[in-house]
Amino acid sequence: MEPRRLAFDTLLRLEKTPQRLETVLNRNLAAHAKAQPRDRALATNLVYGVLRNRLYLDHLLKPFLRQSLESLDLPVLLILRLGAYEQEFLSTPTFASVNAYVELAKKGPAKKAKGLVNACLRGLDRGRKKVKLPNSETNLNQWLSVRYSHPLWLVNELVSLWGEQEAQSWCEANQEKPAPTIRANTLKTSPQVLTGLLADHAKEITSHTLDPQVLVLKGLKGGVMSLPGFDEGFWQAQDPAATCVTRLLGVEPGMRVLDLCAGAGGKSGHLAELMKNQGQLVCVDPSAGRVKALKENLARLGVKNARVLKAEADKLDAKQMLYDRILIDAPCSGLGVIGRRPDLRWRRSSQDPKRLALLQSEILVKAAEMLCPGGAALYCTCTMMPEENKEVIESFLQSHPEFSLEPAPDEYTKDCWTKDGFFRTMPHRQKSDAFFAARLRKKA
Ligand SMILES: C[S@@+](CC[C@H](N)C(=O)[O-])C[C@H]1O[C@@H](n2cnc3c(N)ncnc32)[C@H](O)[C@@H]1O
Repeated sequence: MEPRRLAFDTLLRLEKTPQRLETVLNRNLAAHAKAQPRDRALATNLVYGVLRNRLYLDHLLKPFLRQSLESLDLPVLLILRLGAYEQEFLSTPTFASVNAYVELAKKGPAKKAKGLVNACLRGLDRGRKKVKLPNSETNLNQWLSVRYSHPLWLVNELVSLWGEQEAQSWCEANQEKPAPTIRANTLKTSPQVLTGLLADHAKEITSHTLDPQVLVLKGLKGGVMSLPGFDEGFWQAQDPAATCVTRLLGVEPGMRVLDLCAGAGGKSGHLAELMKNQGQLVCVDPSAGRVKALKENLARLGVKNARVLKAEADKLDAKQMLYDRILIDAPCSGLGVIGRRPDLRWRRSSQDPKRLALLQSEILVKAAEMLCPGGAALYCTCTMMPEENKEVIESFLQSHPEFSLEPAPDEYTKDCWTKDGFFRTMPHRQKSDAFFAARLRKKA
């Protein structure tokens, strides 16, 4: 299939399903297994590029439309965004890309709008230099929002949280395509052996500063999932901030450990590794799809000490067993991973953090009941929103005086702890996802 059509189909499908971008794109690519690697790469670039620059592209397109952007049919809008992205960011000659998008419109999804697509994209080509961004002197937030394609409500939050400079650096970092990172699974291999195995597949492989077990892969020759060693369980695709929070929980072989929001098991596999497959690891998640993926992942990674429960953490019977360590990787707005998952910035609203905080607090309260005296819990999210982080912890500590915050800086994370005792990473500082974590100790 033509790469632009593949990109268009993926973007259209994404608008109609809550599924993750990665899942939808991979499914579409798999359905066109015969597509050339070059075409697959272009389709992937187009999808991520459009999502990462959506607001900026809309701003470029507006002056060349007679009607408002909002009144366009979705297929037409998607074709225009793709065309604008290709003109602005890729080296395809404009006449060729405009023709390609007019053809795409003609072949079905936007047949009646082929004239509009043609006029708008050609207008953009001729008039691009006249399009001005909002004035950064008089309205910095609006400028940041359009320049870095972040929703205005999010920019307003960031600026009020950290000030203009930090907010700008944060938005800027989200526009860079992050290098893929993988965790070497020491139940089966070592970072050194894995580096050797992958040497021919990347231009450069280095250890991440947050975690020597995490390899940063630059100049990959194909997609991460086509690297050798995945089926054998030698590695797990994972962000270094995610491996940090698991490590900071401080599990040891022989402990009873609960992973309350285990998802597909990114952190569960790491926990089992740190426990050297000894002791009991219980992994809980309510999603049938994730529980299936979790079981497959644990088997692939060679985990032998885990039990998987499909359940909601907040509804568990706390009397069943007490645990030495509990990881609460809470369901969250995910706004700290919008560099890697650019679709999320368009799928979230300013109401989400407050709404999610209720569930996060309930899960944390349940975890508190299931932790043994003297035990430690680690609450974490991949967002920077205070409602889901600091405020959840502060209100928990107020109602649970038997708990205290216990920061645990190690040699790799010593710069990641805030004055008030929280772990925090930022994409422009640590070159990682933005994670938040609070380590909590229960009185013995
Ligand atoms: C941040 S993700 C977990 C990611 C996972 N720990 C990993 O490292 O791959 C949050 C998870 O919480 C799960 N979840 C949602 N509601 C929940 C609940 N009431 N109890 C437990 N888990 C829940 C979601 O299904 C999702 O998998």
